[in-house]
Amino acid sequence: MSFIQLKDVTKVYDSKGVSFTALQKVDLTIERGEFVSLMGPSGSGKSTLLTILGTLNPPSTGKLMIDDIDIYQLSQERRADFRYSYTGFVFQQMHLLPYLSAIENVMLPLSVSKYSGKEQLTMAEQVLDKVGLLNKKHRLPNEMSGGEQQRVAIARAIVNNPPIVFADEPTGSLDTKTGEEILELFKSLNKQGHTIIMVTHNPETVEYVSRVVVIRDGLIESDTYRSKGE
Ligand SMILES: Nc1ncnc2c1ncn2[C@@H]1O[C@H](COP(=O)(O)OP(=O)(O)OP(=O)(O)O)[C@@H](O)[C@H]1O
Repeated sequence: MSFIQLKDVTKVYDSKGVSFTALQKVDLTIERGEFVSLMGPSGSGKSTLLTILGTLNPPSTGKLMIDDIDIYQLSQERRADFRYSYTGFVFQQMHLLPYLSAIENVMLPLSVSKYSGKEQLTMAEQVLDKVGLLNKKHRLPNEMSGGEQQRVAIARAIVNNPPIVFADEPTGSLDTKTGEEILELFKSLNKQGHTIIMVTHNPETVEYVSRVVVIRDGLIESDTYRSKGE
C-alpha cells in the first residue's frame, strides 16, 4: 500500500451560483521519502491539490488515503488530530506571530501537546538548531531577515516531527540566494526522512526535488522523476 494515494479526485467550487471544476479525476500516488514539487500555470489547481493532500479541503468526489486511512471519512475532530500528528505546513507569507520571539513561535503548535513545558522548550531548541537559528531564538520576527523568518516557520512546521511537510510557494517572497538556501534546507529535511510536497512557480526548485508534477487545467499534465541528489 502506498503512503499517500489520491484516487479519482474531482473538486468543484461553487461561487455565487457558478460552479468551477478545479481538479478533474486526479490520481496521484506518493511514497514515503519523496520530495515532490507541484508546478503549473496560475489557476491550474496546484493549491487545491495541495490543500486536499494536506487534509484541509474535502474533494467533491474521490478519496485520499494516507497510511491506509481514508482521510475524508474521518470526523472533523479526528481529521484535525491526524493533521496534527502527520503534517506540517509552510507558506509564502510565514504567518509568524509578530509579538512572539522565534522560539515562542516554534513552540506554538506544542501548546496543545502532551509534552511538558521543559520538553517543549527542548524540542523547539532542537529544530531551531536544525534550521541554524538557535543563536537568534529570542529575536522577534521583525528583527530577522525574510529568509530567517522562513526558517523559523519551517522549524515550527517540523517541531512535532511530522512525516509529511507541505509547502505553498515557500520561496515566493525571497530573493534568489535566500530562496536557494531555503530549498537546501528542505532538501536536508527530506534526507532526514520527511516527505515533502511543495507548490511552486520557482523553476530552480526542479534542481532540488525528486519528482515534478505539472498541473494544467485541473489535470496532471506530466509527472517526472528525477534521480535523487541530482
Ligand atoms: N474557494 C474557491 N471558490 C471558487 N473558486 C476557487 C476557490 N479556490 C480556488 N478556486 C478556483 O479554482 C482554480 C484553481 O485554483 P488554485 O488556487 O488551486 O490554483 P493554483 O494553481 O494554485 O493558482 P496560483 O498559482 O495562482 O496560486 C482557479 O480558477 C480558482 O479561481
